[in-house]
Amino acid sequence: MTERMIAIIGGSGLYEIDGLEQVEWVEVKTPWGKPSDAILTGTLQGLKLAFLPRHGRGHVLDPSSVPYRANIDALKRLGATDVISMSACGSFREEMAPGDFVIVDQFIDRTFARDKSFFGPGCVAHVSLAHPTCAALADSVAEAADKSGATVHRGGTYLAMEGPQFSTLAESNMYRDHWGADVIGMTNMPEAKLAREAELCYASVAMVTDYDCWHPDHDAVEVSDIVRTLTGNADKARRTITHLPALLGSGRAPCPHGCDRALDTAMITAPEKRDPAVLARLDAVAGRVL
Ligand SMILES: CSC[C@H]1O[C@H](OP(=O)(O)O)[C@H](O)[C@@H]1O
Ligand SMILES: Nc1ncnc2[nH]cnc12
Repeated sequence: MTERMIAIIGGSGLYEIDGLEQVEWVEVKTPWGKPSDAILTGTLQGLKLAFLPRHGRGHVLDPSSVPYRANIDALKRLGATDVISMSACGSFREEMAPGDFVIVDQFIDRTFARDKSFFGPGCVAHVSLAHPTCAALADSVAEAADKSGATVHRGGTYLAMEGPQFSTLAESNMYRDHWGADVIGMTNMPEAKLAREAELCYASVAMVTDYDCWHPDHDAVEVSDIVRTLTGNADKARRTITHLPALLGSGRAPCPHGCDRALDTAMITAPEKRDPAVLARLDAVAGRVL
């Protein structure tokens, strides 16, 4: 058993959490630049926890400017073993209503203006993303969300768009009718990809704020509507977090799905051809296999 540390990445409306003991905001330096903000660390009922506001406190970063690599590196560097994203999203399904939580298990990545990998020239790796979230972590998160009083949908496909503008009606209809997406947001990619490369278990709670623009009985989404729903969602998110220690425990066995060993079969650059400068940047993320 190793010690577990849960990292929560808080999205729109979730900029801090309470109830932690031994609290400290920590500035973490990474080879990928500065994370979105300082990271709140502490313990919750004996479980080590870190919290990072994805857009920074006060929501200063747009989805394309979030330093995804620095964020994941910083969390890994602090000792995180599991990452839980809590994000606002639009819904493509009548039954996934504003206020509901969707425990995402698949993604369609339509983002194009972001750095998507820690690897590249000098050290190439290809991890599997067939199952981009950790089913074991997601089970516990779903149970915690259920206990928070939220209506929880287990499983769903999250369409990650570049933004910052919301979708056109044609895009919304295409994602919903032809691509099989259930919810839409702007941030879970490349975050989930990077978490896998960093061998971190990743689960995502997509908290529905709106019906995007496809729904004939609802107006097209506006930020003011989202913000109204966000407050209630953030309260349920905070309650969800308080149920995690009892469900997850402070010790951690190897991940049954292999998230913590994702790089075992991924490295392809011959050891003698690896660039030492590139390897130095990978110390936290891939130090286990380098
Ligand atoms: C404030 S609406 C659009 C914004 O909200 C979501 O952010 P996050 O995923 O960090 O909660 C969505 O992805 C957009 O970035
Ligand atoms: N409809 C929507 N599209 C993209 N991101 C969102 N975040 C919240 N609602 C959204």
